[in-house]
Amino acid sequence: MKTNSLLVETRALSFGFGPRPVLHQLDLQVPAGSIYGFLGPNGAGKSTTLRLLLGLLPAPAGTVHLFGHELARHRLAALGQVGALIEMPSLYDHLSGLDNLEVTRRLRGLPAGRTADVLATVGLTADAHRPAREYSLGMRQRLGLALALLPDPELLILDEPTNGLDPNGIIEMRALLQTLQREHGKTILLSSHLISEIERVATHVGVLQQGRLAFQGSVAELQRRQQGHAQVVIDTDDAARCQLLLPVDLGGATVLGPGRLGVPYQSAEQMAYLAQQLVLAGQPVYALHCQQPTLEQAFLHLTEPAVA
Ligand SMILES: Nc1ncnc2c1ncn2[C@@H]1O[C@H](COP(=O)(O)OP(=O)(O)OP(=O)(O)O)[C@@H](O)[C@H]1O
Repeated sequence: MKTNSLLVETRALSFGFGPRPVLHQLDLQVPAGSIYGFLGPNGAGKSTTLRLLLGLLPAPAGTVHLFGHELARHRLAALGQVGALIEMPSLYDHLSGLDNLEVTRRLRGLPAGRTADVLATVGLTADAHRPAREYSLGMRQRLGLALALLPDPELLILDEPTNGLDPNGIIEMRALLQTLQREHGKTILLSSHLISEIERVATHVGVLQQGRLAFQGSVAELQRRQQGHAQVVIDTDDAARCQLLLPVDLGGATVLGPGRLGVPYQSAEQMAYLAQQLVLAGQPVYALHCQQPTLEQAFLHLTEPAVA
């Protein structure tokens, strides 16, 4: 497979529940080998999109291609290499983790060795013989992932896989996703409403805002896009006083704390001029640096409701 090929590609994908539009003209592009973080606030339409990709909702407007196959016309070919975890996995609580997997493996006619393989992959070998009802939420999610991995799909589609997990469970899931991408060569499309969960694992990001793609690209591109929002942070004695002293053409200063002032970054010369002006006015400058917005700020900026 070409390294730059797209495993998921939608064109002008639009969808509504009844008369209510939910998704507008989405052009999603998930590159092979990526961990694509599909981000958006609650209700933005992430789950709806993922369901459409799996053919679980009535046919939408626009097209969905998976592995180059159009879903509406070649459903089996399109979905043949896709594993998914969309809601809480439906498990047989009275059966062990191993037997839960065995039921599905036999139904699908998969080789006997797959069960042990996927149990090892998701780190459940030691708990394989315990009934699923004794599993923690994190273990249930990992067992759900093991079920999705049984046929060894190339692409995993996961809807909020860390939802409801405790911090340990989140760390384990994050590590597992990275292992699946790096060591098993999987491409992973996962949704989340939390940038903090995505930023450590994702290589690519799509940001959905009220059913529209507000951004799509690599994580590095998202950060670059936000450089216009960098600010100069100045540590001084009396930030409120300094705010009044600074010439307005330096950009509106904001008081970040009693001794900390923020000014929208313009240039290196502006930074030098800021320091000079404060010192000339008799104010101490203990530190002055340019602060790039965090990915979290970038995400919040993209998902702020538009001001009418
Ligand atoms: N079966 C349905 N019938 C009618 N409206 C629905 C249905 N499912 C979802 N919606 C609506 O579609 C919109 C998008 O929902 P969706 O679940 O896709 O959002 P989301 O981004 O996944 O958010 P969340 O993280 O809260 O699940 C919401 O306004 C939701 O109320």
